[in-house]
Amino acid sequence: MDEEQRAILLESATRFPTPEGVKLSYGTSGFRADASILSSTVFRVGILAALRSLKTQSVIGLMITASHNEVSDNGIKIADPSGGMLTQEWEPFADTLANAIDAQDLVRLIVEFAKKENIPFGGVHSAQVLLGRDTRPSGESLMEAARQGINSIVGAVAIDMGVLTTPQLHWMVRGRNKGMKASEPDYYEQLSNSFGCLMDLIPKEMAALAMDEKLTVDGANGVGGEKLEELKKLLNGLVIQVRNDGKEGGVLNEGVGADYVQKEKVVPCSFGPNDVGLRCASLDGDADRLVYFHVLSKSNNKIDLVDGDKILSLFALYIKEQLGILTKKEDEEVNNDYRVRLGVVQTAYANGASTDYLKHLGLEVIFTHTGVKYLHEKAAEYDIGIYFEANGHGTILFSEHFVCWLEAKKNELASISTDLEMQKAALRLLAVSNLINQAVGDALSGLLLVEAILRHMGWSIQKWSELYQDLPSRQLKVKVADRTAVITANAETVVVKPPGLQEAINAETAKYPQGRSFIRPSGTEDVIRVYAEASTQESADSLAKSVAQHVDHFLGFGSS
Ligand SMILES: CC(=O)N[C@H]1[C@@H](OP(=O)(O)O)O[C@H](CO)[C@@H](O)[C@@H]1O
Ligand SMILES: [Mg+2]
Repeated sequence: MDEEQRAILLESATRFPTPEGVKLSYGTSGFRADASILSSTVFRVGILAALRSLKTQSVIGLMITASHNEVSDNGIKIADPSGGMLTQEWEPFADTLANAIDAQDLVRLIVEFAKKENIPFGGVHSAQVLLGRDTRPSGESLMEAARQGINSIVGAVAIDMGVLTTPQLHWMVRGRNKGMKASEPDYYEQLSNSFGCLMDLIPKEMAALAMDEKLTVDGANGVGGEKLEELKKLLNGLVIQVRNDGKEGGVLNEGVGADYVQKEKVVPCSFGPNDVGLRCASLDGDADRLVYFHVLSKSNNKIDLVDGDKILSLFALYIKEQLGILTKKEDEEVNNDYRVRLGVVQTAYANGASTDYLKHLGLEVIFTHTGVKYLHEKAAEYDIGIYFEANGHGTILFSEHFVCWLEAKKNELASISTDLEMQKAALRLLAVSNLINQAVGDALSGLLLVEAILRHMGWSIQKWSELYQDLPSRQLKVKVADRTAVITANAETVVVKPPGLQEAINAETAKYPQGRSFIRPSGTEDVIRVYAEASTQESADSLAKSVAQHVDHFLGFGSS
């Protein structure tokens, strides 16, 4: 690093001192904390993003959001050149940078890291970082901190894309690196066009059914609502009403949004008894999660939740059906020697009934650690990899090889085969690969795919919900002295440390029919999460409670 670069870094870093006594870590989904203590972290992540761009010689993304957290929080995460999450190899360095004690320490760490990673300084190569933020009031000043971080690396350019959903930013990073058109209008155009394709390919008998065209969406008082207002103008055959769009004074994520709806299983604000029977969906604060629901009765606020597991099941069913048509053996004219690898990825939080359902469909179901970075990585190993967390974050990945095969197949079918059904199946799968965000889980593209598939199947939300019945479940959080004391194995389903705790969980679980319970330290909050499932809600509640008591006994503040 030359003297000029060093001087710029030292000078700018001095403007962003770290707050006293704060230690942050790049968790399941970047850094998150109360917004008031984040500017130095965001500034430093700006530097890191510029370094990542120099290293990869590609466009990198930086998103300022704290997703479903309360409005006073904020956060920051990096999108890698593929549009996916920052490579896990760089996470420890992100932690080290964020926690450097002062400007000198910071510069020393950067020099060390750049040497190890062979990162060229001095403006020989240029770096480009796309910046996006959600609607949080703290976003604007944090954006400025990120910009200053990026600009303190010579040759790095920050491009402010303004207010975006998280998946829009990831989509843009992926698109730019592939040399595609990747502006916000391009995003809306691609989604609405591929949705239009799928709608045009709906079987005639289904298209003739009188289906409810209206979808009512809870925008979590965040960015998703306003972006959906844009998108819906371009859609035919679907009428979207957005509530909780943040314009009527509602607070971001307060009593609204996908996280609230999924965890509490009650209607969000501004939904109620008059909505019985309506098909409703809920986005989270940065629109990368999606759940559906319908209001059950006029007399209370309970809902029937259609969560990420059921969205996954709907997608899996549809994809499997289309693949079945496309690769059926009867058509002699068409060469069918390619075995398409379809994989479904879940975490331990997936409802057991969903896993049973998917396995009964004959699908390969794989489990990974919690956090989309793990699910995404696994799904990318397949020709088509479908992943979802129960909370509604997920997407469908199509390998490049498979998309090429599909294109070729479509052309082959158009020229030699008279089988219209096979042609349509190829066209549908191609449309899905264009509709569903290939970079990261995206509530807006997921919502359009759900809508198209429901129409294809001729299903109401009630019919969809009846695919299988969720096992009753309960999630609890336990505050402990040190959550890192818990070490797990087998995709987080077994506690290895502290010794004895897993045996205690096993003994509790054995008391309940269809009982299942596990614990793990959260990567986004300072808690241990407890999950329990059993044949009745009372049993699930009671199992969760007794496991939480064991956690408290082994790890609580009294135990250290
Ligand atoms: C049980 C649960 O919902 N955990 C969430 C939550 O992670 P934790 O590590 O459990 O705090 O936030 C992550 C980021 O949004 C999300 O990927 C994950 O699924
Ligand atoms: Mg989110």
